[in-house]
Amino acid sequence: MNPLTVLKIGGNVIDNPAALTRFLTTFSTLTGDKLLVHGGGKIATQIAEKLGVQTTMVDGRRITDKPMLDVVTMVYGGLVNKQIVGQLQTLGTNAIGLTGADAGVVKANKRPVKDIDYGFVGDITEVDSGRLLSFANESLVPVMAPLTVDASSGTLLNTNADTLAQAIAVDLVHKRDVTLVYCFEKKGVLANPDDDNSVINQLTPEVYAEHKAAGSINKGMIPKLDNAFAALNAGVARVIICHADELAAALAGTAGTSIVMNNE
Ligand SMILES: Nc1ncnc2c1ncn2[C@@H]1O[C@H](COP(=O)(O)OP(=O)(O)O)[C@@H](O)[C@H]1O
Ligand SMILES: CC(=O)N[C@@H](CCC(=O)OP(=O)(O)O)C(=O)O
Repeated sequence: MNPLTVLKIGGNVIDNPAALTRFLTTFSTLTGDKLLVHGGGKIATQIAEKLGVQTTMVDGRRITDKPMLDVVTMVYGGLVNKQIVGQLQTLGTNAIGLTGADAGVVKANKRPVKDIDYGFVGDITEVDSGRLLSFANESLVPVMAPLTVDASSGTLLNTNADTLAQAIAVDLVHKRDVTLVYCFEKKGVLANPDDDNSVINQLTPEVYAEHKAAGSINKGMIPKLDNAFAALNAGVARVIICHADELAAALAGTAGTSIVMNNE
């Protein structure tokens, strides 16, 4: 099967214009079919504050009431997505910016209210990876904002970008040899979150469980790793977590953390 790389870039890098440009410059040099999913949670929080909309996060997920849905639609679907697409165009990559609603590529259901009402947060039900590949076949590089659509009502929904990248990668596994890369502002999954050089080269489920129990893997890294292992279990060939500045080295196997089922 032909290879395809799904990359996700996180909010702390997007919030740093120089770091984002460095990442997009490397991204644009990657050969083969590729797709970029972006976050932008940090910018959404900043702009919400300017607009007087309060941010509440529960387990790393944003409570998205109607005013917040308007903010994230503007920030993810507009500001962040179009700035990335614009930069990629100047770097020689013919990018096309999409939300899940565009060409109906990612559909979701509004998360049911149990203990917590997340509001307009979407749980993905369907990815049209065939359509995403049709863009690749036209030499277009999809750049996905973390917004999905409720197919029955047409309402946009807010979906975590790590989860979106995982769901797209998983839907592609029967068509492509898929690599999933989570890029962020640390050198990988760290054994000691205060020591930037304590990168775990290969992370197994056992080592993950130990670090989680000890508290050395915490906060946003927990949903990221749950997504990473879910992707691997569903047939994604390779899952990597790395610094946005070390993308090329991580793909060559000399930087970052490889998520594995057993130590190789
Ligand atoms: N063991 C760990 N190694 C690296 N990062 C960790 C670890 N434990 C917790 N983190 C935190 O996880 C964060 C990444 O998750 P998140 O904020 O969701 O990333 P993103 O910006 O990619 O969406 C890092 O900024 C870091 O603060
Ligand atoms: C439902 C939910 O939490 N959605 C996320 C989507 C953005 C995101 O995931 O951005 P980062 O990757 O930069 O964290 C949010 O609004 O924060």
